[in-house]
Amino acid sequence: MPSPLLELLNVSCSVESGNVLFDDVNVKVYEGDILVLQGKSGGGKSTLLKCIGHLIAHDGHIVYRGRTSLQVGIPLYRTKVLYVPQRPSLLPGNPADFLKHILNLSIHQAHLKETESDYRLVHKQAVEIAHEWGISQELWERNWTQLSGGEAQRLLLSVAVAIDTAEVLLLDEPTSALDPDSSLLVEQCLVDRINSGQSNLKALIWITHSSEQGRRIGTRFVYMSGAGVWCSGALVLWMVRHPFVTINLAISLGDEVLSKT
Ligand SMILES: Nc1ncnc2c1ncn2[C@@H]1O[C@H](COP(=O)(O)OP(=O)(O)OP(=O)(O)O)[C@@H](O)[C@H]1O
Repeated sequence: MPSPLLELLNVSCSVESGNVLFDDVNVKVYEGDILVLQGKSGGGKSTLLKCIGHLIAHDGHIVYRGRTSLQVGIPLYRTKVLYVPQRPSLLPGNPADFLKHILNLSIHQAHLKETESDYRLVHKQAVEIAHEWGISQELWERNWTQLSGGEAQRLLLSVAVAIDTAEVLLLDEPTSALDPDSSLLVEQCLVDRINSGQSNLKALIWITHSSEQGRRIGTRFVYMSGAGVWCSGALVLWMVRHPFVTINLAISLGDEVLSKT
């Protein structure tokens, strides 16, 4: 059995009121996995994704290639396990500025050889990826506030894919603002990148409210009900209040759990 690329060990998170959102989450993600994260609104999916991205405080450990995120170093870890928000609603400027800003961060500078030519290469790749998804070049110079939700979503995702630092992308409803055809284009491109071996990308953790999309792309599944977390595939299972009931249910129902969401 290969070693997991990413492993969550007893990850727990509480909100400010002290309420436990999820407790003792244990999940393994292997190269080639597309882990689909589903469940009711408010069930804690985005919060779990942000914990995995080391963007909010949590208990437990996240192990990336055998080392905890703290051992890897959080800035470097965040480039390897990269959170992509649903929408870039608060970003200033335009997508081209944003890409330049990302590449100017010291964590990226350390890996770039010739800053200007690397910027041009990454920019070219981002433009090509976004173009495949139906985004014309002039939109790169348009202010984020003047882009549609679906345009902004594809531009942000194309930046995350083009910088190609991440082995795991954490995708928070990445196609929620897209029409079905555009959504399929994005899905296919990401699945191809995982399978082709031509980029650094090795796995995705993908939140979706669409059962159809989940079935199309998923290799493993996690369902967050708000009262606990059910997994299928060869994943470890747990629940906040009734661990044994949940394990038995999940083993007997497997992926059927997902078809009822
Ligand atoms: N900083 C916070 N302080 C207090 N409560 C919070 C905080 N962040 C999230 N919550 C609450 O935690 C719960 C889980 O939120 P989260 O965004 O993770 O859910 P979700 O499953 O992603 O929902 P959706 O499917 O609607 O996007 C919600 O009830 C939310 O209101």
